[in-house]
Amino acid sequence: MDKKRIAGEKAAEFVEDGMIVGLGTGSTAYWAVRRIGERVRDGLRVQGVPTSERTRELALELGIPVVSLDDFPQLDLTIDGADEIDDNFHLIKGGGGALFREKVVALASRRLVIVADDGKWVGKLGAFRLPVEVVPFGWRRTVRAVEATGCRAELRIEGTNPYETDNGNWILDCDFGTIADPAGLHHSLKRITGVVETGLFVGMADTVVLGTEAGVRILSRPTPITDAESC
Ligand SMILES: O=C[C@H](O)[C@H](O)[C@H](O)COP(=O)(O)O
Repeated sequence: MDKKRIAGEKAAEFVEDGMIVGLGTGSTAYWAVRRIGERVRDGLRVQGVPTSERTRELALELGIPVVSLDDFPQLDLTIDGADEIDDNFHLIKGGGGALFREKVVALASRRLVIVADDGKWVGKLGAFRLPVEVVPFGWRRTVRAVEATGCRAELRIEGTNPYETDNGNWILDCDFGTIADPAGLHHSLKRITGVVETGLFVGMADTVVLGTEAGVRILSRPTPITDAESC
């Protein structure tokens, strides 16, 4: 059984006629976007805001009408993947480098649905190195400042060059070990000039759709999220 596929396809059922939907990035969100495309072919009327250029191309191939966040700053729902999910629904994202646009789109959404295989469900975040998007100018100084918060940071490389995000920035993959205080760490990193965004999504996910060997598990946050809790 393809756990990513069953999770992605299940989450696509949350999409209703007339919605503006955030379209996530990665190999699990792919299945959600693909299923939304099938439903569009069957007559579903939705408009999608992609979280990456890759997803924009996929949506257009599938015939999903694509709109910009600036034209539709309030989305009904976003479906996206994650690299780790903890018991409080805090996330590490950005393994695919799309974290900045993913976070902006998620913050604009009334509901964030996370799709993943059950291997992503962890007690505490941190086994997966935290992606941090940084501005290329002065990046060595930024690395030192990031490492001073308590990690080993490595510049992500693609081929022989730094991996470049859709925003023209670079990614540091940061090994903090277990992350005891995701919100505190996020705020410490955001205070560093040169850091654009972190892959910590704190208090943002409303629903987690997990693919397991036994089928799909749908988990909901027990308490609603206020804007003040999200970062
Ligand atoms: O930047 C990429 C995203 O945050 C992905 O949603 C995340 O890395 C999970 O990707 P996948 O579903 O391929 O494991």
